[in-house]
Amino acid sequence: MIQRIAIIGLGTMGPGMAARLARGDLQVTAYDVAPAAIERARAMLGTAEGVLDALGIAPPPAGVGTVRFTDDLGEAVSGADLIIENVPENIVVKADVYRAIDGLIASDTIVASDTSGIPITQLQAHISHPERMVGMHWSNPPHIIPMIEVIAGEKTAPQTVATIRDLIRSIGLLPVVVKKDVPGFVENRVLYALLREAVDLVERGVIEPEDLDTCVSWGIGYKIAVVGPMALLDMAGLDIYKSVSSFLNADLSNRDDVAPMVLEKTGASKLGIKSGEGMFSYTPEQTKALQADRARKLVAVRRILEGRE
Ligand SMILES: NC(=O)C1=CN([C@@H]2O[C@H](COP(=O)(O)OP(=O)(O)OC[C@H]3O[C@@H](n4cnc5c(N)ncnc54)[C@H](O)[C@@H]3O)[C@@H](O)[C@H]2O)C=CC1
Ligand SMILES: Cc1ncc(C=O)c(C(=O)O)c1O
Repeated sequence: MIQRIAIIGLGTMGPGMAARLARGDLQVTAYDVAPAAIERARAMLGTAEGVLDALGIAPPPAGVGTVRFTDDLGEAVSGADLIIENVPENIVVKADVYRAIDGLIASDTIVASDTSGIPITQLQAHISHPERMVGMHWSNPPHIIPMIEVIAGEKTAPQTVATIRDLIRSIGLLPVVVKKDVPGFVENRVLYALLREAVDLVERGVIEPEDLDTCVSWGIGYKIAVVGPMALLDMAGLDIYKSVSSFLNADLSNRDDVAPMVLEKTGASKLGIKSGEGMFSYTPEQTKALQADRARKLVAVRRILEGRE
């Protein structure tokens, strides 16, 4: 049974994840190699807890668990039943973490990666007892989005998958077990198909970035939150999909490298909200207001989708 969890890496994903797991009466230790990231995460915890309150996620009868921050890796993983690795999407960085914890943890401690899409089979080549490694892919913001993908690599034991699926379920979240260890799993394969086309349309001057967002959010996003893609095919009619896809599929972007617009912006350190500029520009005040507004709307939509309003 999982009771103690260590989160390694406290950037965009770590703090919300820590808050959500603690709300499930789990004891969380949170570690980052960068002291500044630990301080930022500590500050973000209270905000995430406020959002969880607004979502109406009541603590279990036993109460809310703890989140303890540490700058000592050994202390972070000591006695953990589960480690969630949350460091940058780079197999070298992730493998370094697995090597660093390998001698510090028991052979049956489960090691989960929040990788966005590196196959688990590749990751588990860098840890002893690969049967206890599993993909546990959260979606951003992790304290608000309830779905978590669970992915087995070639060497993952079925019991490891079952333990993580049951843990997710036990704290009121929605596990989806992905049946094959394909790059990007399912959520990001679908998202990146959409993003490839969206970036291509903006890059080719078909539409302005703001209008692209209006078109997708109101035309597709709002609807797809209620009617998933498979159900949407039935709502539209498979005959319509057959006719449109017979001429449209061949015209969609099939770019197999990173779009020049993205390379140009990342090369100029325009990374989005985290650097103040990306596709759009953000002052610190705008960022704060935007994040609060998005959290408020996501909470309201989720309550309605769950039939609680
Ligand atoms: N940003 C997103 O929307 C999502 C990201 N992910 C995945 O989650 C993982 C983390 O992503 P983010 O939080 O966005 O990254 P991030 O870049 O915001 O944060 C990564 C953190 O890891 C820390 N770190 C780097 N090396 C470390 C080490 N050796 N030991 C401990 N900490 C270390 C960094 O100091 C940083 O605070 C990635 O694999 C990413 O693909 C998954 C779902 C959504
Ligand atoms: C652009 C992008 N890439 C990866 C992920 C998750 O792995 C997300 C997300 O969760 O929102 C994303 O937006």
